[in-house]
Amino acid sequence: MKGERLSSPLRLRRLPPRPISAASADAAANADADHRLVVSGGGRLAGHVGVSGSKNAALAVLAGALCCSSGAFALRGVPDLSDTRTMAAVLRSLGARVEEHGGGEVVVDAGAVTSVEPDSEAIGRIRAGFFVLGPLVARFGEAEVALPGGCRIGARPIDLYLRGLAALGAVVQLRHGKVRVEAANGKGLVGGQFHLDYPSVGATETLMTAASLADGVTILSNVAREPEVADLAKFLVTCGAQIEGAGTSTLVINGKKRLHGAEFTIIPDRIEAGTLMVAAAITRSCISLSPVIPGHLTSIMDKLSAAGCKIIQKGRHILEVSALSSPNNGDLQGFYLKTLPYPGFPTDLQPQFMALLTTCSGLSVVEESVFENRMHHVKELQKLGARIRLSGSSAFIQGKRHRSAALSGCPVEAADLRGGAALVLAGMAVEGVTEISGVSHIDRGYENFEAKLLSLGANIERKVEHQQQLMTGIA
Ligand SMILES: CC(=O)N[C@H]1[C@@H](OP(=O)(O)OP(=O)(O)OC[C@H]2O[C@@H](n3ccc(=O)[nH]c3=O)[C@H](O)[C@@H]2O)O[C@H](CO)[C@@H](O)[C@@H]1O
Ligand SMILES: C=C(OP(=O)(O)O)C(=O)O
Repeated sequence: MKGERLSSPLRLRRLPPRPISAASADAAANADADHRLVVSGGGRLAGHVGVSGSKNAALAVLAGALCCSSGAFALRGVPDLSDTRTMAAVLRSLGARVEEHGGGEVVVDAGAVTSVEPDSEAIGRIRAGFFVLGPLVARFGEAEVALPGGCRIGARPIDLYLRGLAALGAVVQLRHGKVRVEAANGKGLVGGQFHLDYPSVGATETLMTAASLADGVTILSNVAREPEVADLAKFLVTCGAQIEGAGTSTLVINGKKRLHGAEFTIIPDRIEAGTLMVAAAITRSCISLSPVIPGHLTSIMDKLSAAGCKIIQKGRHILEVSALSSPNNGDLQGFYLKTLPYPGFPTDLQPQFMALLTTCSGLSVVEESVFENRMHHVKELQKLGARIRLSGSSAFIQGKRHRSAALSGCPVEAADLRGGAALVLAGMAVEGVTEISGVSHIDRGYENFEAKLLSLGANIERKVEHQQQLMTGIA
């Protein structure tokens, strides 16, 4: 086998998975607890807020770190989220060393990997766990990975991952709910060509890492152009990979025999930044935020500006968002929004923008084109008094004036991560108290969410029911 050998007899796909770490056990316990966010709406926000490192870039880089067979290295800007802790558990279950040093620094040593079969329970909790398939099969010539979890926002198939790996010389089998992939030549993956029918983020990331260790040149076309994909490419190049075309729709990858680890800083989270920008808009406030990469936020700034918000770049990585007064008859105007792959409007901000549109004047239309079932928040926004008509993947929103008496707080339930964030934002805009359950979804992707909103002046508390305890800010 050309692929790196796991030290015999520890070809661990036959060994039981390693136990999940204490940290991830805590995270699991946390997820089981009944956390609620209690938001008292109607107030304004002010001040400056910090943006964490990108969840989706961090998850892809943590998976990509499995390509690196030499020594320990530090990743910076890794947000402390239940998803990143779960990904750390996935890596540990393979034998990698992962140390969370605080302040966003995570030290990874994937040199000691002893298994090609990650813990299935951890894989099933997040979408990005499946991304380890690429590095594992490329490095060891085989891998067996359970089907992934993540937000329930559509069927989320994995056909592109599997067809792409087959184009690199892998044989793929699906059995007992797991995907087993082996290099057909019994050695390792070989360079090849693959056209993605749809520019899938995860499939692009998985195939890019696999191709980085394949024998020869790989050309991937119609790939995802998301900044998180480009960040993963930047990380792999720092580790010795040869990748051209990151950020464009074609990647040309010249595979290397080995990659070495390297220090790397994750980009700021454009989805968290967008969520905080909506927080300013929906409460008709003025806030600033940093660090951001303004170029990643173009479609978001365009929509907020069209609504009547004023956005000023105050420094290279600082934005100020103001909705204190609007040129459009004094209030924000509704608009048409369609989610698309980058550089189009991100699906991960669709629910938050829908919450905003319920407070804007006029009729707005939101078309979700990326995922076929990402409208769970509509029913909950309707409970708050929003007038939304759903037709397939399109929502027609009859806007209301901000602080209209018709929008009022009540208990609502988050069914997924961004839908949950949308309910928090809506709760900040409506009169009265909104109690949001299903908070474990929000904790998957927002670092210190309520602490950040509190620091801006929001009235928000975390209630942990079964501990009979009311906590404010971060738990
Ligand atoms: C961990 C992570 O990075 N998650 C992000 C990633 O998810 P994820 O990588 O899962 O999203 P994809 O880009 O793959 O999905 C987009 C569309 O492609 C389809 N598809 C995907 C793969 C496949 O093999 N076949 C197929 O048909 C999906 O069903 C979906 O309709 O990108 C999404 C789109 O920006 C974001 O919402 C998620 O936050
Ligand atoms: C859909 C999301 O995440 P995941 O792909 O991890 O489910 C998200 O971040 O909004």
